[in-house]
Amino acid sequence: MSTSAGNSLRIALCQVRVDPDKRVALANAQHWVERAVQEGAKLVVLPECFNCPYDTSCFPKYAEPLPRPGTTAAPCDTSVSETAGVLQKLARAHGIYLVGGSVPERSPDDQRIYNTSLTFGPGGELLARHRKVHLFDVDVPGGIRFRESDVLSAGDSLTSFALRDGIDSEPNANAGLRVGVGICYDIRFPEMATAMAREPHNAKLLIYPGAFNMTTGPAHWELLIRARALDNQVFVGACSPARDLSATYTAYGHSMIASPWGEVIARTDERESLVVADIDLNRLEQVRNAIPVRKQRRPEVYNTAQKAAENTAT
Ligand SMILES: NC(=O)CC(=O)C(=O)O
Repeated sequence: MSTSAGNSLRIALCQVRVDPDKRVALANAQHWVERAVQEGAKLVVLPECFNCPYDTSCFPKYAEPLPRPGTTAAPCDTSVSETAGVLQKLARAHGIYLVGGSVPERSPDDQRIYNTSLTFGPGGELLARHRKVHLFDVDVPGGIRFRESDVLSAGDSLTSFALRDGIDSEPNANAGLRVGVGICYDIRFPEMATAMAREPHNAKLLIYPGAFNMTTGPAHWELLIRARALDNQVFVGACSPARDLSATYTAYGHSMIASPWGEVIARTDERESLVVADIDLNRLEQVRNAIPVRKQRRPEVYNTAQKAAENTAT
């Protein structure tokens, strides 16, 4: 099965159940990544907090020191980070790009805890590390109250990586395709997605491991995914854990992939499952040519500080 042929790339979101036993959760993630590989996926995604319950009381207990990009052409030290070792082995064994959801990270530098996503490439190289930039601190009356900042620190940079040539020794038609990574609440910040979709990142696919809940999921999950895809004319894939009614935080599920036209091209329900789609970059170019908003922007009008100064002067 040709899966990175022409201008198309097969991606899979693994909507896995998160077991409170980290070893079981890792083994389950492995099982679903292998199923995605059997479906021909070249870029595979896990959800937010796939090795740990999404619960602030668990983050310090589950946190691991994680490697930094540029430091792990060599095998990850599994005695330091079991999770990084599992992700790296999977990416290398199957020659895939693996966006390893997110996991609690304890920084060896300052002992702070972050909500962090690691991406490994087909050779097992660590391509990217994204620390959740916007922490999920909300209080919706009658709905959900959550304060990540009670235990987590926020990241302070954007993250993207580029696909390389030579997956499975086939020439990779998508070499150079840039993929931006955000985590869950990050999707609510349109400026962040737009920054990833513009130079110098120029990402054409945005991936969000995420875990919306039973209040915000039905209200906003699909809307945000489609909006970020449409307003930036990019593909967006958002990968949730499967719903688990016995967990302290109930994830909404409904992982999905939206196209640059703003339509959902693949989705699932709340159960443990895979979402697979072929990302067609010709389609992206068609949409951008048909409705060229990226070229028609008028930032000089939107610059409110400058405008206010001009209006005050006249
Ligand atoms: N869990 C999150 O980070 C975000 C979320 O659930 C929401 O924005 O809603």
